[in-house]
Amino acid sequence: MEKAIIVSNVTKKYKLYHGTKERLLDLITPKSYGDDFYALANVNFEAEKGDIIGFIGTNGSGKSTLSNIIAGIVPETSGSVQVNGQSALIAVSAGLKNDLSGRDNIELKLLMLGFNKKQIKELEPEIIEFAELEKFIDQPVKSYSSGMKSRLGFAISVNVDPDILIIDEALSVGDKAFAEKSLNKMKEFKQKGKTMIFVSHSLGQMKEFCEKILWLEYGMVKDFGTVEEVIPKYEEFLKQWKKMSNQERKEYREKGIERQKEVLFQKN
Ligand SMILES: Nc1ncnc2c1ncn2[C@@H]1O[C@H](COP(=O)(O)OP(=O)(O)OP(=O)(O)O)[C@@H](O)[C@H]1O
Repeated sequence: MEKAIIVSNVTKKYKLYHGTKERLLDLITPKSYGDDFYALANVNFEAEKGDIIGFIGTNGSGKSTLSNIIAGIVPETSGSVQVNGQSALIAVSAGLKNDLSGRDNIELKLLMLGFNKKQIKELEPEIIEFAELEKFIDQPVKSYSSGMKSRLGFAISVNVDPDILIIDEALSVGDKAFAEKSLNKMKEFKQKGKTMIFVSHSLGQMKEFCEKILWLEYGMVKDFGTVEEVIPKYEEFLKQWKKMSNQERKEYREKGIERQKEVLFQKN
């Protein structure tokens, strides 16, 4: 099988500062200020060409960070990501420039993807039509609702016909009719054998659409397998999590962070 994505030992570290002073001191002095925070810790995972993989996990588990790294929007701190093909990320407002109009954003994104002027002029009407932005297309994106931004992002990304499509919560905003139209477009991509990554909190959408699931927890891979294998385990976990008291949740979190430290320590 041909590999579409190979993520090897990927770690993403953010610095958390207590205020601007600490941030500045960290920049201008040799001493290190602020706390290290690991959004991803030594993540390994591979997607075959044509795989449709859902990323699941509770809030802050690292789903968006990983999808942004695969899409090339955010750099990894260490490890490597190999992507065979052109990827496009659809997230609410991902990569959109707020001060530019919808039309200028389309042109900019296409230019950055290497399309020429003629190709851009050809694609533009299709994108505008798909986005259903009509008279708003020449207004600055900062005046758009989150649904409008998401529609624009989705319309650009699906119309550039990427080899790898990464969809981050794009279907959770906007109206039902648009979500349905988008899902149909994704099914079309599925039939064409494209590789897709789907980030969503909706397990219903995951079950309907994905074949494999990557479950992230505290920035680590908790499980990776077929939908049938992983979703029931995750549903069971959510049931337990809901039953936990605040103290139990705190202990669970502390154990998770402890595990994360072990994983990072093993690596280094
Ligand atoms: N730029 C940043 N600076 C500092 N911390 C960040 C940054 N971006 C993300 N994080 C942190 O990294 C962790 C993982 O975030 P991420 O958005 O990847 O999670 P997620 O699983 O997509 O969450 P959600 O389901 O809530 O969207 C979170 O704790 C988040 O606060």
